[in-house]
Amino acid sequence: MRTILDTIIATKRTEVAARKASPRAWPAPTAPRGFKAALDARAAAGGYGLIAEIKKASPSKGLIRADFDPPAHARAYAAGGAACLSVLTDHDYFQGHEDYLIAARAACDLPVIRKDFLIDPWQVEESRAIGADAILIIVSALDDGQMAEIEAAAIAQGMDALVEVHDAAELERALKLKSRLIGVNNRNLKTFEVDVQKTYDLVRHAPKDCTFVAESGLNNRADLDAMAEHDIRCFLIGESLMRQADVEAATRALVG
Ligand SMILES: O=C(O)c1ccccc1NCC(=O)[C@H](O)[C@H](O)COP(=O)(O)O
Repeated sequence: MRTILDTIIATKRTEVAARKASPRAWPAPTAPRGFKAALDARAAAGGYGLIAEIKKASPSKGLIRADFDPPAHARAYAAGGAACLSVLTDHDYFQGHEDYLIAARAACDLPVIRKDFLIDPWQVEESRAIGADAILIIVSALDDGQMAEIEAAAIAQGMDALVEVHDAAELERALKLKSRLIGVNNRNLKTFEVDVQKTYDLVRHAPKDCTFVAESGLNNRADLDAMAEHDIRCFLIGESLMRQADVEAATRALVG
């Protein structure tokens, strides 16, 4: 059965072919900001490493934020205590855009991950060109060879790679890569089902030298405190923050 992830990846292939055929010129980015280092520093200091996501809409929820303002959200996240930003750049399914990442990164000093569906190392170069400090490798969307190529391109650009898994088999494949930044997406990208138990199940299998990020379905400080009891101190949160009227106060309530 064809899943939403299959559909997104098929669309992405067409999109990437068109973009490669007529690439856009971007303003020169500043040097990469250390994405994993920013998370590790917060965790080492006994705090929480929050990757705060700038997310206008999603396939599962439709429009999330009508008064969408990437630079304002970036400033609010930084002032509230986020360690890093995540910016959705996929046009067709998330109403994202590369310009949102450029504007968000220019508005603060935080490292930024480009949240998109990478299927081709060319997209890593494009990600750096728009200023991204890190890229996402979705294990369920790629074979081992594709993952290694995309990771090598990120390393060549001086970027970090967040390697995203959803089950033990994917974690095993992720650990063949060099990156020691592993995200457990509690959302099944094929069904949209969210289960935070995924993080608890998989953290037990992760080597101690990994920075482990719990992603999706996290709503409040109690959710993060419960994870911290299992030594999980880094989080990627989008929807629950983007739905708040006062994004800065909501961020501070999570990690302040
Ligand atoms: O969010 C979705 O509906 C979605 C659907 C298909 C593929 C990916 C999707 N989301 C990407 C993400 O992983 C989340 O944006 C991120 O982890 C934040 O999740 P949340 O805090 O639940 O918004």
